[in-house]
Amino acid sequence: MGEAHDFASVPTDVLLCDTFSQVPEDGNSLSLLLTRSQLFSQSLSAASSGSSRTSFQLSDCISCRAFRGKDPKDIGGYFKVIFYPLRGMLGATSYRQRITRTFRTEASRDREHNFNLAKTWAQKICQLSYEQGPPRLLPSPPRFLVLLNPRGGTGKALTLFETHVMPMLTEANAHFTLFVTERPNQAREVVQEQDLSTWDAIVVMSGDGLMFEVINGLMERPDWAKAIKKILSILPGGSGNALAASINHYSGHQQVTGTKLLTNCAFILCKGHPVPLDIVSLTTSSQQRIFSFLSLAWGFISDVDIESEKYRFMGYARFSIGTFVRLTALRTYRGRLSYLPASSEEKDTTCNGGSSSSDSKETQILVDSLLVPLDQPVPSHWHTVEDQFVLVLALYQSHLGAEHFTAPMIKGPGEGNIHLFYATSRISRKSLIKLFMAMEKGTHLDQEIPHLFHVPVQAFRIEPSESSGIMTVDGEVIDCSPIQGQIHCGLGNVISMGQGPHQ
Ligand SMILES: Nc1ncnc2c1ncn2[C@@H]1O[C@H](COP(=O)(O)OP(=O)(O)OP(=O)(O)O)[C@@H](O)[C@H]1O
Repeated sequence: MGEAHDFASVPTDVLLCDTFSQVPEDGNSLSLLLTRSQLFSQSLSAASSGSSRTSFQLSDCISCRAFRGKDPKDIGGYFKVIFYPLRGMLGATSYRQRITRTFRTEASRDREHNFNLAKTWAQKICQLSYEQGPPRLLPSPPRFLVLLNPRGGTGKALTLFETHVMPMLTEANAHFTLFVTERPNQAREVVQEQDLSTWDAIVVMSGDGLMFEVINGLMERPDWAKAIKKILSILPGGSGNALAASINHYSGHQQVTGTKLLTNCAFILCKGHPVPLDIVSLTTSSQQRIFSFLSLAWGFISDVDIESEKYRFMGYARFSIGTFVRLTALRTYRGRLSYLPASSEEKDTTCNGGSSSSDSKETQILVDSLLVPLDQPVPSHWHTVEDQFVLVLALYQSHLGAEHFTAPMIKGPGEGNIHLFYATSRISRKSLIKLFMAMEKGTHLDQEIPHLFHVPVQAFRIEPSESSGIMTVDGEVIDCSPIQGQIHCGLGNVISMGQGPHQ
C-alpha cells in the first residue's frame, strides 16, 4: 500500500521539509517531508490524530508539476503529485489505482517565492521518482509509437486507450504517436518500413496477434539484428492478452484482468525498463520462418483458441466456453514430438545479444545453431515421443492468457527456456478439467496429473501425422505440418519491472 504508514518510521535521510496545506481540503497546515524514497505528510493541527499521517512511495509516482494559482491575487505556490499505488479492499486483489494530491504553500508574501518553493519540491519529486528502481534506460520524455488494433478483443481498445492510457501517458509527460490499424498485417508493414529511430519504444495495444505482427515485421527488415532490439511494450486490448498478463506477473503484480490489467500495464510502461525478451525461431516444412514470443500450440489448446473465435463478443469467457465444448468431444492427434532438453550441454550460442547472424553483415539471417534441416532426422541426443496426443504446447511466457497461469516457473521474459507441455490420449477428461481449473491459479503442476508431461527444452520438433488439426503460433493459425524451433535467449527487449535492465 502506498499510504498510511506511521511517522515513527520516518528515516533520517530527509531532503526537503516545509509547511504546506492540502487543497481542496480544510486548509490546515501540513508538514511535508521528502526522503529519497518517500513523501510524508503530517497534519500540524493540534486536533489531528495519528491517522492523519500518510506517506507515499516515490516508486508509485508518475508525475509531479508545480503551478501558480489561477487568481492573480492568490500568492500561493502549488504542486500536484500523481501516484499509482497498489490498492485493494481487505482480502481482495490489489491493483494500481490513481491517487492525486495537491499541496499549496504560502511561506512568503511573495508569489514568485512561493511558486519557486513549490517548483523545487516538484522537480525533486520528479527526479527521485525517476531514480527509483533499476535505471530506466528510456530518455525523458520518452517517444512512443502506439500501434492499436480497434478490432482486438471485444472491439473497445480505442475507447480504453482514450479513457485509461492517454491520460496517464500525458500526465507522465510521455510523447506518443497513435497509429490505429485498419487491416491485418498493417502493423507488420509499418514496422518494416518506418525509421525506427523516431521512437524510443513501440507500444502494442491489442492482443498477442498484433505483437506477433510487430516482431515478425522487425525480423523481416534488412537491418533485423538492430531492429529486433527496439524496445517493445504491451497494453492489453485483445481477448487472450497473454504477454500483458505475463509482464504484469513478472512486475510483481497480482493476476488481474480487464481495465485493472490495463492500468497495471500502462503504469509499467510509464515506470518500467527494458529487459531481455526470448524469441523462438520456427521453421516450417515449406521453409517459412516465423518468430514467436509466446507459444506454439497443437491440439486441444489451439482448437479452443481458434474454435472459440465465434464467441469473441464474450471477451475472455470465450475460452471457458471453448474449453467446455472441446472437452465434450475430445480429439486426439497422432504425431512425433522431439526435443533437446534444457539440461543438455548444448546451448544457443546467440544467448543475450551474442552474435546471431552467420557473419557480421546485416543481410545475413538468424542462424538456428541447435537445429538440423527439417527433412533430416533430429540429432541422436534429442528425445523423441511418438504417440497419440491430446495437446502439445511450447510456452515461453508465464501466462497463456490473462487467466491461464500455465508456466508459473517462468519468472521473467528472457529466461532462455521453452516449456514443453504435452498430454497423451490416455489423459482422462476429469484430469483435463482439473488441469484447466487449477491453471487459473498456476497450481496444476503441483497435482501430479497422469499423462501430462512438462519438460524445459532448448529446441523442439513437431511432426503431425495428418494435416487436419489446428496449429497456432502466438494464437495465430499456421498450416498443420512439420515444424521445428529453437530459443534465442534475450533476442528482443520488452518493458517490464522488477528485474535488472538489459545490458
Ligand atoms: N483494423 C483491423 N481490423 C481487423 N483485423 C485487424 C485489424 N488490425 C489488426 N488486425 C488483426 O487482428 C488479429 C487479432 O488481433 P489480436 O490478436 O491483437 O487480438 P485478439 O485476437 O483479440 O487478442 P489475443 O490474441 O490476445 O486473443 C491479428 O491477427 C491482427 O492482424
